Amino acid sequence: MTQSADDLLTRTAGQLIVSCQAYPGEPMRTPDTMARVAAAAVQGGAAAVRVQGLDDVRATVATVDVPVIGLWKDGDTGVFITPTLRHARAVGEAGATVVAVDATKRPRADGSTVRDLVRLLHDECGVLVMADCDDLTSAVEAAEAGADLLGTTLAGYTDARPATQGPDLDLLRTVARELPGHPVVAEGRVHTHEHARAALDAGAHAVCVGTAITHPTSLTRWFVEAMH
Ligand SMILES: CC(=O)N[C@H](C=O)[C@@H](O)[C@H](O)[C@H](O)COP(=O)(O)O
Repeated sequence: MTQSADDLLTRTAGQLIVSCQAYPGEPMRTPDTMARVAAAAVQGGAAAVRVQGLDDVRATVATVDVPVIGLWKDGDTGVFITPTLRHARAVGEAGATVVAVDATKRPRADGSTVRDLVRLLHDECGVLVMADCDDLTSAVEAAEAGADLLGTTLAGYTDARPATQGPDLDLLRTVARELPGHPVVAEGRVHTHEHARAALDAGAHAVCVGTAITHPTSLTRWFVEAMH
């Protein structure tokens, strides 16, 4: 789905985005399964979905009628969310409406910058960009580069900030205050209804929930641990 930034922002303002991801070796890690999970989330009211991997992006785009935020995780250390221009182009070509990229200031394997990624995705692929940030500095850089959505996705997953219990509300508040006009999605550790509400109150444009909706292994483990 090709979409203007204005359309995307109108559709997602104050809404829930659901991240549908299964990890290597997990039973639900098939594109068809993730597309069905995404469709179930849309039935429940998700305004957009976020999916990982080229096959999952293709399968989900063919299944749901809401914007698909696509990413390609390559590895699990350092910069691994859509880490290079090659990865970004491939996610765009797979049909994502928005491509999510690591927007931290850590060096990328191909030497590209967030500005290079945004330019490629906007000018060559004609898709929108979500910048997965880890602190205010990376959010400022991504906003200046022209990212359409900022996300707190990587806050607590790099050296920039400690991991909070629940979403990083301080970072959300700071980004919303310092970068008015640059919508920021609360993503990462939104585990309860209260977290989602607090994120909106802190200035989030939208809230993205993954694990607490779409990852049954973690949900089961949370119950099991609470019982022991
Ligand atoms: C740090 C990282 O790799 N985050 C990933 C980004 O796509 C996903 O593994 C998360 O599930 C997603 O951000 C949603 O967050 P949560 O599952 O906490 O609701």
